[in-house]
Amino acid sequence: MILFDGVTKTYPGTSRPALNGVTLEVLKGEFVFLVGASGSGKSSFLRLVLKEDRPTKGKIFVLGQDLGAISSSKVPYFRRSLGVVFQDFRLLPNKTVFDNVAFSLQVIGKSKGFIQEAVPDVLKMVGLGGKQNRFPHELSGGEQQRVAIARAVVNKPAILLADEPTGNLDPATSAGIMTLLSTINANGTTVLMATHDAGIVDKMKRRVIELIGGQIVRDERQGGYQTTSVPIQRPAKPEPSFDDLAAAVPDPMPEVEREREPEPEPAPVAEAAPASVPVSVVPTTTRGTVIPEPGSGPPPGFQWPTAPDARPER
Ligand SMILES: Nc1ncnc2c1ncn2[C@@H]1O[C@H](COP(=O)(O)OP(=O)(O)OP(=O)(O)O)[C@@H](O)[C@H]1O
Repeated sequence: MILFDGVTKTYPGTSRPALNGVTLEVLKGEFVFLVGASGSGKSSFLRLVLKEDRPTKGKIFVLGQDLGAISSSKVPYFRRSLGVVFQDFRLLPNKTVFDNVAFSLQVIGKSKGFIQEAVPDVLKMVGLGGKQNRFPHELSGGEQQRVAIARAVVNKPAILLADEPTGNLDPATSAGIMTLLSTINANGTTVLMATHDAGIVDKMKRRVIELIGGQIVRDERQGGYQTTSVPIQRPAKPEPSFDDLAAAVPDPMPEVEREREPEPEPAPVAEAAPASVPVSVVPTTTRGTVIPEPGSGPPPGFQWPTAPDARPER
């Protein structure tokens, strides 16, 4: 459905790429969260899917089409298969709710009859059945986002791209928007959503792709928001159980001798996981502690922490 093959995007006048060697595939019907700190490349990724920008290196395929092979005159037609929602709604302030949604059908040449049927249907679906004659300023933020979603999906796109769609909304309103996006996804639309909202990501338990500095550092099924990148570099020290402690000291020693025990060698700090590490196979706890898969051995770059003095000094 969406395929990035070794994609790098470096903006003119910048030396550091916004996206760096990104390879990934999003399958039909998936709901994918794109997470990462500000500037990590999420919006750049979405812009590339939309063909608003072109990659500096690598290839992008969307709905089976090589975006590099689509001429500029065919781009509007290509975008009919995509819906887009933004944090700031981007409604036309002088048009009613109905007209905002209808406009997106008018520009692609849909008939009046089609519009008269489709718009009320989609407004009902997003929960705005009775508000089609209101103007955007007469709506709450959550309602404005529902209009924006209605506009994005009225033409039944195969893919919905959402760039921080809950960024301006309170938690309860955000939850309503996420329910709506889940319904749209359940009806067959693939959803790709960039977000900073940890609560939503943790609750939804969908695929999570995490970017750091333009590179994918995590691709996890049913993931949480919590980053694994720091634990991969410096895993948290597991809490020893009473039995572990007892087993580590088979013969109780006198207090004096125990104090003279040599300090264990400090463990070398593991390198950051290279971009090619299939971090999707590194499961994490909700606190981000990396746990190797049972029987699979530790992932590349993983170091079991051994030295108490590997902890940061206070
Ligand atoms: N048009 C542009 N020209 C130059 N640099 C850009 C441009 N757009 C983005 N960048 C740079 O590319 C990097 C990635 O930006 P991007 O907007 O993709 O990040 P993001 O993860 O979406 O951030 P946020 O969460 O704040 O929206 C940043 O360093 C940013 O400054």
